[in-house]
Amino acid sequence: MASFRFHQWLTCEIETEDGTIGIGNAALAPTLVKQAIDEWFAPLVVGEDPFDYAYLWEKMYRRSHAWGRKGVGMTAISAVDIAIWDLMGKLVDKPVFKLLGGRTKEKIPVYYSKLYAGSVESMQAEAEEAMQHGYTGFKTRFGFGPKDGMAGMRENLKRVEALREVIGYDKDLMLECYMGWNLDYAKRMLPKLAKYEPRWLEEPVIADDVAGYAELNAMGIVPISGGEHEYSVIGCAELINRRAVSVLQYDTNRVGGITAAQKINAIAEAAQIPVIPHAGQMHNYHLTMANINCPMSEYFPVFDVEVGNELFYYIFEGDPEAQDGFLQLDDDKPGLGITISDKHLSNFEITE
Ligand SMILES: O=C(O)C(=O)C[C@@H](O)CO
Ligand SMILES: [Mg+2]
Repeated sequence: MASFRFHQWLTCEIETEDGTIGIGNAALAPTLVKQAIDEWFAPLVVGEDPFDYAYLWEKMYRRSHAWGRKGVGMTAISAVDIAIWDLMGKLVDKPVFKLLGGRTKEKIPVYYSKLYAGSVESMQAEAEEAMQHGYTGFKTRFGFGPKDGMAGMRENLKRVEALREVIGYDKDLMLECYMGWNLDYAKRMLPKLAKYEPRWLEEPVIADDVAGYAELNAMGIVPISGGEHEYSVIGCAELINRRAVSVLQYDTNRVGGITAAQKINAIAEAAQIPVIPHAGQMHNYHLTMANINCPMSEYFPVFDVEVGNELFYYIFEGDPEAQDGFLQLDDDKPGLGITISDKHLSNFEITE
């Protein structure tokens, strides 16, 4: 996998005759997704009733099925569907989570998600700093994989051990591979990682290797998580039914929007597989709030733009900041509760 960067974002607006505007978004391949929406999906939904959202989802899904079931097509459907749900919330003056299942948590527990691979000292310092903010879960990224051989394995293990030295063993430590390993390497690493009691090992293999996921998860050494690069209800149902993951992590702005995510939540709950959506962003927080089977949220701390996960904070206003390891949603903010910010517009090259 090349280096990980998200430095573009798509926003999608749907306006009703009375001037109410619903806002959707997508982070994957924004320029391609924009073209798909402008040329293919917008004409399918303009003039329709947003409250017919299940029909509209199926219409977009079936009219693009030949090319859009995964990747750019489903990401475009996700952005449009999120805008529809934001719109519906605004039209009935309710937050989206109140349309899904309501408040299942007094506040949402979050895990700190950054700790990109760097020097042992820098990662320990970052973890120390994060600890001061009350987080009880921490996700780190591996920096070494199959091409780095045994020496790379040692470097990976050294950093996991160093983080455990800082956070101890009473807090969750999640390990992120971002599809950078393969089945052979992951099978060799799992027994070496076990003693550090990871909460999960994330995306150890490429998204298409569902058999590999299932084999690693069946080893029962470390819970395997994934799903942020899976698309549609049926795509996620396969991960669930094949027990390919112990934690499902779809991203609502990829998997098919809120309409698809809520159906997936029901299937995951029936299988008793927890759902912890990828990305600390509003479209995911509402699903976590509304579902008992979503125990916590990922949280990208607010930082200067580096990798791009944090870009959301510079595009939108309204995303809650974590306090002492929790975040809160507002019962009185209709829709998703975010607006497009004009604070940083000059830093962006806008394509309408
Ligand atoms: O946050 C995650 O789970 C991601 O996969 C995105 C990126 O941070 C790479 O780790
Ligand atoms: Mg991930």
